Amino acid sequence: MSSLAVRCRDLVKHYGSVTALDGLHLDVRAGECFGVLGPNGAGKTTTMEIIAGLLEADSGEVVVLDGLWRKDKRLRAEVGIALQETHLPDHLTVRELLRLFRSFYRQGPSVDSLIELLALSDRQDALFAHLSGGQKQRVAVGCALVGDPRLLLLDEPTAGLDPQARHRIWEVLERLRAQGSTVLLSTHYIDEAERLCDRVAVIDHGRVIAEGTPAELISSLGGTSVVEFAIDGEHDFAQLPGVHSVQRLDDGYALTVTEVHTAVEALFAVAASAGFRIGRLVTRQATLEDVFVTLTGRQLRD
Ligand SMILES: Nc1ncnc2c1ncn2[C@@H]1O[C@H](COP(=O)(O)OP(=O)(O)OP(=O)(O)O)[C@@H](O)[C@H]1O
Repeated sequence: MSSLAVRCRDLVKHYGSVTALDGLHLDVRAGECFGVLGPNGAGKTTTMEIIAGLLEADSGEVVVLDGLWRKDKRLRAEVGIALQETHLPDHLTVRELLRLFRSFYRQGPSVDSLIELLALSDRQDALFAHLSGGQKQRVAVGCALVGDPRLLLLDEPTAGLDPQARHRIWEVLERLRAQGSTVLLSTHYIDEAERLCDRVAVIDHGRVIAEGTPAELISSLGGTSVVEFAIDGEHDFAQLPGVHSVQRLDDGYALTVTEVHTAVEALFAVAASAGFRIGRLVTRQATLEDVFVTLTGRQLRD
């Protein structure tokens, strides 16, 4: 097997007049957790469904685990898939569901070990209908793992979940990552991509606009800190020492800077000489959100 688990080239997909994918390239290496990060409508689900073999691209090439979907049906047993919404029989318990799905495969983890991995021991005898959204999503991930897949595809695995439920899913994914599993997940959560993914492709309007490790993407901003402040009116802050980029906010600006103290000192000096007042001021670490805003001029999350 090559070191690539997924290779997509020039994927194009239209839905009527809507261009969902516009020449998308993606390389997922074996053993990594790769994130497709983008805002609503960027083309994440379309990408995942094409890679999962559930949807056909208008043009372009997809190679999964060295095979071509249409030519090698055996590949389907080697890929575990959990899409955004999983409809499972409501009247089966967690254990029964996992046992049923596990019975479709010759090899794979035991139901007990899956229940343990998913941290569902105390809910194993509960009906699927009686689970919380986060517990249902963990069962869906478990059903994707029953055949011990060489590639796990997860489309927005924590969309719509509360923070605690998201963290439970993250714990499962961190354990899979530690085992060296190959995971491709889509998300519109910055913190999810930063925390879980070895590498990330930032997509917008059906194209990859940046790719790299979260640290590489953030350092591509030039500075790794952000100074945000409120002021009245417009001013030019691009020339302040150590400022790499300037974002306009509703009530002020966000400056990406190398050294917070140098930038803040210079900012107050400019304010004093130009006679404007600085309101709310916060400093923070730069995130993938800043990368997205710098590249597109828009927020990742509307
Ligand atoms: N079945 C469909 N028919 C028509 N348009 C579609 C269909 N599925 C997706 N689209 C459109 O294609 C574009 C990409 O959609 P897609 O669902 O792939 O994006 P996404 O990044 O997964 O968004 P979200 O985060 O909201 O799920 C969007 O403009 C969407 O409205």
